[in-house]
Amino acid sequence: MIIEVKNLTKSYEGKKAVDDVSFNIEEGEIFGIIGPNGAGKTTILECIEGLRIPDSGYIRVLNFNPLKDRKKMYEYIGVQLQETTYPDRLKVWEICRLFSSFYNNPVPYNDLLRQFDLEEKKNSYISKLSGGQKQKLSIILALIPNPKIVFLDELTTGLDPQARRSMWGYIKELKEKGLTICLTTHYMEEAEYLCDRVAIINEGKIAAIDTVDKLINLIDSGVKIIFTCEEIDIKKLENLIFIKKVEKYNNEIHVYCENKDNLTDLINFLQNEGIKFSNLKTINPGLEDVFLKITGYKIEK
Ligand SMILES: Nc1ncnc2c1ncn2[C@@H]1O[C@H](COP(=O)(O)OP(=O)(O)OP(=O)(O)O)[C@@H](O)[C@H]1O
Repeated sequence: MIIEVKNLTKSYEGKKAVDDVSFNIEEGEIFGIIGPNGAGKTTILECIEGLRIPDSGYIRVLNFNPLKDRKKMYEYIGVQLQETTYPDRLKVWEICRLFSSFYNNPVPYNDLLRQFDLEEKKNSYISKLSGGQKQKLSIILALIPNPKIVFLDELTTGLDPQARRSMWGYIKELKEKGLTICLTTHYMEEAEYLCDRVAIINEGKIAAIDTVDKLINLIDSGVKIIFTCEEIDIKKLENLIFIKKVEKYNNEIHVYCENKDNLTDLINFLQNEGIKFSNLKTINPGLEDVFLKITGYKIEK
């Protein structure tokens, strides 16, 4: 394992923000710390990064103690903080050069600007960058030390869906290059797409930890099938043994079934009854459902 966290606890003004959290991160994986705002994600991450002092617990990053060996550890890790303000009067290449000067063997920043398609903004003032471009810059700066591990805190918050997806592509590329990535997010679809394993944090505690697939299988919430249809007797549908629940929104019918094999059962039923339907699609449960099941409430977007 490349990161080890045991019994991490941290309080602010007597209130526990992180409560007895333990997990390991393996080399080469994308590990997600996920949960709603205020769950304790940033506190966990920043204790690992040696930026906050835990009340108790044991943390090792590449066998370094983040508090005692911080200087050495920072030769091997890259950190992107949730809120970073850069001097507006600096140009992109100037801040890249500044960051490069902190390290013995920095990655040539021009390579990183190219890798993140930010080369054309090299001479722009940071203040002129879009939100997505600023986030790209923050990850580039985190990669300058040529780290083995990179920490990303809510990297895509505030980005529009397109910029967010494009950022996902860059993060996957980093994994392919062999980096270990530890990220926090409150976007469940982001965690589903990117993470090999996730820890769901709720009120400072780990509510669940596993691969995304295993967590989804665990909740066994069945499959939702949606179709449109002009005329249908909802009662008949509700009486079918494999159907758990039916909802009707104008012409759109939402059917909750036991499992994905019930799709064939449903289609057979509709055809036998001569019911005309269209736009049929199935929706598999995701991390959002896992979160709802485990914590009892929906995560706010
Ligand atoms: N420096 C601090 N002083 C006092 N309370 C704090 C401090 N930092 C965090 N907290 C509190 O600790 C709890 C956990 O905060 P934290 O920032 O770790 O959560 P988070 O899951 O990262 O949330 P977000 O996604 O909103 O950043 C929150 O209730 C927060 O208000």
